[in-house]
Amino acid sequence: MEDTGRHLLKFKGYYFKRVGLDVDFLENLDDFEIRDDDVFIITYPKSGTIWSQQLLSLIYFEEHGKRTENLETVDPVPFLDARPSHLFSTHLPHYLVPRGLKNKKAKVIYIYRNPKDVMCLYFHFSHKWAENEAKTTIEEFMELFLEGKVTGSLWFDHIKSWYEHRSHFNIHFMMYEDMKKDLINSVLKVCRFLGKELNEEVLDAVVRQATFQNMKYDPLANYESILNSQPEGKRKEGPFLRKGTIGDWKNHMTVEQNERFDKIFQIKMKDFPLEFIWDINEE
Ligand SMILES: Nc1ncnc2c1ncn2[C@@H]1O[C@H](COP(=O)(O)O)[C@@H](OP(=O)(O)O)[C@H]1O
Ligand SMILES: CCc1ccc(OS(=O)(=O)O)cc1
Repeated sequence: MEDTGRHLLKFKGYYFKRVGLDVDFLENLDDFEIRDDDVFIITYPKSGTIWSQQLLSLIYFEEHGKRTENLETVDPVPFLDARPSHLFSTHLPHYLVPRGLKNKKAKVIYIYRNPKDVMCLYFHFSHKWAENEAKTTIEEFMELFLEGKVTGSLWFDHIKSWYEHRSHFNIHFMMYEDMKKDLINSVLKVCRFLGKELNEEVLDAVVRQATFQNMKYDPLANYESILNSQPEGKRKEGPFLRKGTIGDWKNHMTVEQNERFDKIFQIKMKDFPLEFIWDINEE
């Protein structure tokens, strides 16, 4: 366990956020019992975690849509910790997840998003939540991001190693931008993967309740209580869900930063077969 400053801890080569980290739990994670009906959402931070948690909750629990209980969106699909249910989400790299996931019966859904948007919204989030490494400028944050000195470590390693080890898992890859462009189709694909059949009415309700407009104004989908509980002065105003668009990086990165990013991307992602959507107008 390497101490890497105020907000991060490095464990087995991977950066975790320090706050709330249970090192004993991590030490024993490999043995965590996996059941056949378990479903894991895997994301690199800022790639659509809360959105997929919302979708999974709506697909599995009708009550979540009705909001008869005052549950936060993350509650039915909690970050991997204890076992309250069979749905989990985590940012872990493939080599740290419980080995039972390799039984290929439990299901893994990997959500990814173009890394320029990930980087820019990570920068914004770092100012919204005080437990992050925050930097004043995108330029400075880009250094951290490209060195992988953030929770989640290096984006390139995360997606590449999950993809390269896909044959070890029962895994479905889903792109944030595809969800944005055609949510119904993405939900249908996920349901097929999960072996869930939703009738038309339920499908419509799931999609309606997972839209950005619906979630943005829902305090329970915005970590409002956590964000509001931060000490005065630490909090940048605004909901957790910010813009939810594709290509916002163009409003943040300079031409030089973009060129530098592209060069690194081309080297790191050479021969990587998954495509990315960088702009809302791309097909
Ligand atoms: N229903 C939805 N539709 C589109 N984007 C959504 C969404 N729910 C969450 N997101 C976006 O996912 C990002 C957060 O990712 P994560 O949950 O992995 O931290 C935020 O991006 P923005 O900052 O671009 O708004 C948030 O708006
Ligand atoms: C504000 C609460 C919150 C939500 C998600 C977090 O994790 S991560 O940035 O996705 O790693 C941290 C804090």
